[in-house]
Amino acid sequence: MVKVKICGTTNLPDALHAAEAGADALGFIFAPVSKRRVTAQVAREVGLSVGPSVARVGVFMGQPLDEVLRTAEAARCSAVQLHGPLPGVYVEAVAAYYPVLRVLGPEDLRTGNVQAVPGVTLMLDAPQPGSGQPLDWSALVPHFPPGGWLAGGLGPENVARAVATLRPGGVDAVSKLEASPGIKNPQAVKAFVDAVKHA
Ligand SMILES: O=C(O)c1ccccc1N[C@@H]1O[C@H](COP(=O)(O)O)[C@@H](O)[C@H]1O
Repeated sequence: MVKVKICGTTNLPDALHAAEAGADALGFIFAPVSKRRVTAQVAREVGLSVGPSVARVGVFMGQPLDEVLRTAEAARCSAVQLHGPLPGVYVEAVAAYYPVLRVLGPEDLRTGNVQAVPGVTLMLDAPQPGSGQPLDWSALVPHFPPGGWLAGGLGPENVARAVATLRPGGVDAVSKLEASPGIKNPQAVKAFVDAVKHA
């Protein structure tokens, strides 16, 4: 079954609704550039409210290793998502403590700039994460990593086709599930989860 992560979660009602809709994971964004950024305290309070069956993924971009580990611990994250160019030892250090979603772009796949690391799952995303830009799924078919996750411009209208094309281990979305930045559209969230679970 394809896992579903609802990212950019900022508040309790959205978290509870996503969990009730069947989401497998919630994403809490700590990247400074994000308009959906939350504090570790908010992420902890909201994330723990949905119970242990829903993964709590801390999303980081361009932050020092000690900040990632301190924030993930304070927020009680159960997994960590890492964006941006990073040394392998940085990713391996985080993977020593948390399951890691390591975000790559299509170019990384084409150049073969991908190392398999225990505890690290690859996720393909657009160059501008959180911008609603879909990837060219057909072009990814030859290189898509088995069990890899897919993000980038996914929503209720297109996720079934993306799943059929790439058979990802999981999918992740934010922009097309929002009423406004950081605030979810509950109908879109439910439709997205249903489209994946019934794909
Ligand atoms: O959403 C953001 O603001 C964000 C900022 C910095 C790093 C990651 C961010 N979100 C990630 O973007 C993709 C999906 O984006 P979209 O559905 O195309 O809008 C997902 O991996 C989020 O975790």
